Amino acid sequence: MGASANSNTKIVTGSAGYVLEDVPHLTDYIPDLPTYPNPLQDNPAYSVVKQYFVNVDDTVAQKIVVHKSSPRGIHFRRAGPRQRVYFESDDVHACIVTCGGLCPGVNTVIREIVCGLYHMYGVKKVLGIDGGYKGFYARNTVTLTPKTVNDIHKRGGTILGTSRGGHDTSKIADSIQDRGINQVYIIGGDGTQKGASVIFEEIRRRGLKVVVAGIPKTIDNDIPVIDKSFGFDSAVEEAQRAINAAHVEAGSIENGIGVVKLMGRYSGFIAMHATLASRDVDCCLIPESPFYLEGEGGLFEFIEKRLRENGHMVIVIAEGAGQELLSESIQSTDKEDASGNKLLQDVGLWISQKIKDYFAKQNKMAINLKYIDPTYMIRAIPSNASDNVYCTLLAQSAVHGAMAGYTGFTVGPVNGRHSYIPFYRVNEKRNKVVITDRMWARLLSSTNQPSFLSAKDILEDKKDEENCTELLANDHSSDGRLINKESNCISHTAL
Ligand SMILES: Nc1ncnc2c1ncn2[C@@H]1O[C@H](COP(=O)(O)OP(=O)(O)OP(=O)(O)O)[C@@H](O)[C@H]1O
Ligand SMILES: O=P(O)(O)OC[C@H]1O[C@](O)(CO)[C@@H](O)[C@@H]1O
Ligand SMILES: [Mg+2]
Repeated sequence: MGASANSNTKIVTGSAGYVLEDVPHLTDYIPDLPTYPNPLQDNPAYSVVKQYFVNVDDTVAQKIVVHKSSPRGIHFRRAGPRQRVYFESDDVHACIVTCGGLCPGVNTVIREIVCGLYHMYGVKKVLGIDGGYKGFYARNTVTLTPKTVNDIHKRGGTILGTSRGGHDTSKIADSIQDRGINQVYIIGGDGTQKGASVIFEEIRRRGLKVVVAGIPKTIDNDIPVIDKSFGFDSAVEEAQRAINAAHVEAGSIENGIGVVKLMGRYSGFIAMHATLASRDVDCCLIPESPFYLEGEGGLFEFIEKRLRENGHMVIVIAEGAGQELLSESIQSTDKEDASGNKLLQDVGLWISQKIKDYFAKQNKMAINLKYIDPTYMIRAIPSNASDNVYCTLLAQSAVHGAMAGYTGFTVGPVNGRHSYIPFYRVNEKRNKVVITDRMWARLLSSTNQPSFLSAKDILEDKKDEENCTELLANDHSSDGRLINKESNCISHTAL
């Protein structure tokens, strides 16, 4: 197992520092493939649309805030239907697989891939792979039709089942080849996209006319480059219910403290956005912002102050926050799940106990703490209306890209425009909350919690940020791959 670096990056440069980081195409390794007119041109729903087909040269800028003299920077190929396609409808044999943890909207993406293939391109053969990557070689498949997927967007989870681990590249490629599959749609998070990249490399090595398209799924919103991942809004909305409950509980009793644990293994986006949306949260703790408990400027001091001022408070904590503190006080187990992700200790339980112990020992005030853990509840729901629309665009963009012969790509919005992004771009790092960014400052000014940063920390973080902002300058590495220094520090002010 292990994602290999994409060896054949396609970089196109233009004047004024324009750079296109293109995605692979079937014709890169299978020359002289025939093309066909896009069946959409005869579709009554689309024939009235002025300029329905995307211009072949359309690209989307990664950086939209630019200065007079700055280079134009990296661009990605714009997603959407092309005038010519590389598959005849009757020849397409597509499959869909879902991997990793659940996320609101997975069923909507499945539905819209199936319906998009059927209704836009007249494709009738779509298979569902049961139970994630291992399903390719260890399970039966399910036939998917618009009828069988008609209502699935109203349900949480994934009708195909999912799993962690079990990525055996050659067995998966054998299964694709043996079944005669020629379009593979892979829905999943960072691990899944790495797996998709390796499958694509193997398919290309075998010279198969098979397209591999990734649809990024992660409730943690930790996939880089794209504006935001689907299901994130739904999860943040659902988290409000838990925060409301914590607030009601805490507010109804003397010195009430509500602690809510939310998902976010390495990235605290759900906690940050749920806090900002709610305005009932007094303190939000995320993995990117280390905190400490005791002494001046510490969490205990803040809790005490808030209880004296308001009589109650709500703390939101992301599951990956404070893990370093936890491993100091509880023996770390270093256990991993089947995909190799570290299994985290329950920080919500731990911090609740620590707070209780502190107030009991100090004998300062009697507190009433209620711990709410809605982690799985926020990701097991169906997607909300706006996520449903977003999922539809993602699915349709993936289908258009596959029909047009693009492969080895992840689809997603970049500055609001759906784009085809090469796998290596989404696999090279993880999207994180930048705590010296304006969004985190907004949160701090809304909660008035301590930043837990020393002056030295702030200086160091600012320096990192400055390095990042210089960056409109892009370099090429010795292997010809473009390095965008800026993308080492993705921030999500735009979110
Ligand atoms: N580096 C890798 N190379 C190949 N396959 C991988 C790699 N990392 C993970 N996978 C496979 O991808 C699948 C999903 O990975 P993982 O369980 O980490 O979830 P994920 O896609 O990151 O989703 P999430 O983190 O949002 O739950 C698993 O089947 C795993 O074996
Ligand atoms: O318990 P599971 O299914 O492995 O999933 C838990 C993990 O999944 C995630 O939601 C990512 O999908 C993380 O936030 C969380 O740690
Ligand atoms: Mg992951």
